Amino acid sequence: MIKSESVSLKLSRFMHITKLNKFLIAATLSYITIFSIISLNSLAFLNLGANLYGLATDLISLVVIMSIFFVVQCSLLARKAFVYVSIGLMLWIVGATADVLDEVVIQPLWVSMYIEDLCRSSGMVITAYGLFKTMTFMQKMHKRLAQEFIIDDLTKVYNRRCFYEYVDRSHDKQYTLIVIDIDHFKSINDEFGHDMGDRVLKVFAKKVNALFENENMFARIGGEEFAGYFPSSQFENVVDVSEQILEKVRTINVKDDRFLTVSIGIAKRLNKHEHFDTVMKRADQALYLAKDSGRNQLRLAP
Ligand SMILES: Nc1nc2c(ncn2[C@@H]2O[C@H](COP(=O)(O)OP(=O)(O)OP(=O)(O)O)[C@@H](O)[C@H]2O)c(=O)[nH]1
Repeated sequence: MIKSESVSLKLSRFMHITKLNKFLIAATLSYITIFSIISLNSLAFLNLGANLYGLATDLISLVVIMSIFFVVQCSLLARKAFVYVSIGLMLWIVGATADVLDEVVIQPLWVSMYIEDLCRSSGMVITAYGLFKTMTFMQKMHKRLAQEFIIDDLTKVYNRRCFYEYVDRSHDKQYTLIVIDIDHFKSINDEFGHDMGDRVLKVFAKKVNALFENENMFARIGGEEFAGYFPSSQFENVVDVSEQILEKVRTINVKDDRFLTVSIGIAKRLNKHEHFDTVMKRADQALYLAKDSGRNQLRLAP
């Protein structure tokens, strides 16, 4: 398959494109050749010396449009955009070919009206519409990729990358981090299957995410590990929210009266020099304390 990350006029690209693209390029070149031969053989010649300037500029236009057409055939465009741009450029090339030849031979009026003017103008409009479609498609793709870059695929909450960047860029000197880990999640997978495990993760993330508001942030940072960020203005709130998380999670029924529980570690940044990784490590240590103390509880890092 042809690489789409660069735009190039290299003729070697022709070897790697689809049959349809090859056919369209060949058909367009054949049209230019056949139309030129017929015109040059059947129509009366003009004084070439007087039209040299017009011939040169029209030829340059034709070569430029043909090159753009070649690049389009070698690129991966969205289907609709490709169809409109290809048809538009082909019509434009038909008009531009007649434009070149009317500097060399005396064309009948219908050729200059229908082939030259009409094809060129409609070709320009259709190409412009195709470009508009291309831009719309690119904007949609950009939005989708930007979302995928920061959102976790399964749970639809923020992902690890987004969380780390958000906290690392925080100007808050004394934020608090919490790390939440689902208890005995492996046994949920083992007893009820991986799909059930996924469903539990989704329900859990949705319920807990609803408890995070304003500048607080909730994210999935690992398989069954989640984290929360609270700015210093929310510090009073952290233990409260963490207790609400414990409560809410206990209402999630995995199956057959088996309810979910989590353990939570909480760490407040000690001073503005403490690095994010260190705060995270302390929250992790508090989490292990909660696990060691029997799970289904929270622990504060010293
Ligand atoms: N269904 C599902 N399982 C996952 C996913 N990511 C990780 N896991 C599983 O999560 C389990 C985590 O297991 P452990 O790290 O042993 O932890 P645990 O069983 O929760 O035990 P404790 O944390 O000690 O309470 C592993 O079995 C992983 O396969 C996921 O996206 N979907």
